[in-house]
Amino acid sequence: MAMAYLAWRLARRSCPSSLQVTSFPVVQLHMNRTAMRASQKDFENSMNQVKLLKKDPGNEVKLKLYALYKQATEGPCNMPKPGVFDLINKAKWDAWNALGSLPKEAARQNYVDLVSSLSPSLESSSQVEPGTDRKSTGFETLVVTSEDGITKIMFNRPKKKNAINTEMYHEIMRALKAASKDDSIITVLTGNGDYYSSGNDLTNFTDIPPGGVEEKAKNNAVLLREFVGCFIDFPKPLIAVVNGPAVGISVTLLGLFDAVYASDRATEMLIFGKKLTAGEACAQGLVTEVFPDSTFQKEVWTRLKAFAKLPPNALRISKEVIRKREREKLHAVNAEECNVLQGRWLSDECTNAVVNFLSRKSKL
Ligand SMILES: CCCCCCCCCC/C=C/CC(=O)SCCNC(=O)CCNC(=O)[C@H](O)C(C)(C)COP(=O)(O)OP(=O)(O)OC[C@H]1O[C@@H](n2cnc3c(N)ncnc32)[C@H](O)[C@@H]1OP(=O)(O)O
Repeated sequence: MAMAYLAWRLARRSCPSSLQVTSFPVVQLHMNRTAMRASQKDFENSMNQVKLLKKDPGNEVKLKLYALYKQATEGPCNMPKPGVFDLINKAKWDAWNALGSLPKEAARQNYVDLVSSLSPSLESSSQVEPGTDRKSTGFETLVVTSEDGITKIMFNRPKKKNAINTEMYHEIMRALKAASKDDSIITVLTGNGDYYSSGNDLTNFTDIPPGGVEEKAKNNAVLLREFVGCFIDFPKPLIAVVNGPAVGISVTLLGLFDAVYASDRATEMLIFGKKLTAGEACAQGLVTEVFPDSTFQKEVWTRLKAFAKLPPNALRISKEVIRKREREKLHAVNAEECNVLQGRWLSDECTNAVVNFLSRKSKL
């Protein structure tokens, strides 16, 4: 582990020091390309590109890069062989020595070719938001991606203001369970489009099963308890990137996140029928920090990427220590709330509110 890290650090210095030991397929492949000769400028550009590599290309490639760099700048290896216990320097020496009498120009060309073959790992540093790398399939209402140590769960019903329908409740639970076990360091929830989420999809209340409304309310209460329970028990740092207005359950859930970053466009955090600006929600402790909408995504994702480089075990353990003290209480409150809600869903007040919304007689 330490060796891999050291090799990587070395690789990211002046030229990636790589080592390759005996075989050198990439080098051999390009040795035949006599027509092409990389200039000193190409070589320097490639060295700079290596420093921008987003992903560790692996020890074998790093050793190759190291060997080619040394060969291109110093010529054949004439250093004394390091001792058998000096593992890293011996691996590097072996890689360099394996190049034999390869001319400097050929080594320079092979270095440039090797770096260019790594181009999928090279990304513009201005791209701060995790992209579609390792996109999870099988979700209808979410886009789930994992990159840079961050699993991003994005509500993806923008035309419905990311209202949470029954399918989305189930998919969020599934995505959280997967994220808790994947190799990401932090997990982020956010919304696609202009809303973070308009809360529970009010059409959830309209589909009445044969067992009638009582059975529907009971089933919903069981599911809601399980849904909120997933947030209470989530083991890694959980962060909400509130990209726009948030309503109803999407607001009340925020209390279970470890950090909540809101755009100052999130001006309609509706709780108890009252609109709260993101700034007011921050003053009340519901939001961690508010950012100007124009720089929101850039600033927040830069920060999250830095968080994702923190030691994962320390993060998990810190969260566990904090959450442990309150977990039982949170589950008890959740159970009680779901019981109360089960009754409220059968009330005339609830029916009227849903009917009013669906018939567009009133809007919040
Ligand atoms: C685990 C399984 C559990 C099952 C279910 C359990 C139930 C749990 C409930 C827990 C408690 C929840 C509290 C809540 O969250 S209650 C819901 C609170 N939210 C609302 O009341 C918001 C209602 N929406 C609005 O007021 C407005 O739409 C808006 C968000 C202010 C936006 O207004 P705007 O004029 O900009 O846009 P439109 O109204 O035209 O909306 C565009 C389309 O989106 C549809 N939409 C928006 N929000 C919802 C919603 N919450 N439910 C259903 N549909 C929604 C809207 O109808 C438009 O659709 P259309 O284009 O097809 O007409």
